[in-house]
Amino acid sequence: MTLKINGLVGGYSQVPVLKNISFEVRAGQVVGLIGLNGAGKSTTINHVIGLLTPQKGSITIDGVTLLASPEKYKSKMAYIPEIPVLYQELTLKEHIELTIMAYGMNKEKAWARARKLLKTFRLSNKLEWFPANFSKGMKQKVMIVCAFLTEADFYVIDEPFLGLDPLATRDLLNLIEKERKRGAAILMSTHVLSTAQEYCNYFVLLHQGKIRTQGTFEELRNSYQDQQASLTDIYLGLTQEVTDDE
Ligand SMILES: Nc1ncnc2c1ncn2[C@@H]1O[C@H](COP(=O)(O)OP(=O)(O)OP(=O)(O)O)[C@@H](O)[C@H]1O
Repeated sequence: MTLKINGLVGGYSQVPVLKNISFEVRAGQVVGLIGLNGAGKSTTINHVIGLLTPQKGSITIDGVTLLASPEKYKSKMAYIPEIPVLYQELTLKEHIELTIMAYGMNKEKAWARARKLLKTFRLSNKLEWFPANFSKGMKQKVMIVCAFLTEADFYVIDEPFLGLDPLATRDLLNLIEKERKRGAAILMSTHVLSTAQEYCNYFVLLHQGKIRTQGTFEELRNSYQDQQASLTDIYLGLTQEVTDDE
């Protein structure tokens, strides 16, 4: 699976938020989308999942655009939004059943996988409950269970750590690593740079709708000319340079 974003100009109105964004996410890669508040991370993700249409440039998954083949484009993808989206009138069990139906999965295999995920995220005894009334972290866990249930080729994860307790954060990171090793591609936006440094193997640093730099951690360190620098140091240094130039 390869996501290719090429020369993307886009946003919510005629005035673009994203200005000529190009990067790729390949099988076996966790790509960290990093940037300050308002840098354009969620806007990029909204374009990737098809909520927004490019004004210029293209987004393809294995060579296919959303417009050319919506089913092919979307069937490869599982998305975890920053703010959990749950159905008021459905129980946790029904959310899982809906996901199984939507992705056309084998029920037995999918439920076996769901049970494991529910156990990992300590939700096994909540199947008959209504997630709309769960705490923020528990709602986030439901989104994680439903997304990872699908064994997607491509995961899009928007700021997943907000509201998760340390146990759930660890379990999610283990899951991401396991899926990456299985060959999935993962695009993840986050402000938790220490975690990103450890778990992502490629970084796209966004600033004011533009890509400030991209590469592996080693490549970022080399171009920053500081072998001891952390991702936070590099990011703050680069955004500071841009702000100073203005
Ligand atoms: N629905 C919207 N309509 C119009 N403009 C929007 C909308 N959502 C975001 N924007 C604008 O797009 C720009 C980028 O916002 P975006 O949400 O992509 O940032 P972000 O990097 O995800 O920030 P954060 O870290 O705060 O989540 C901001 O200037 C924001 O005001």
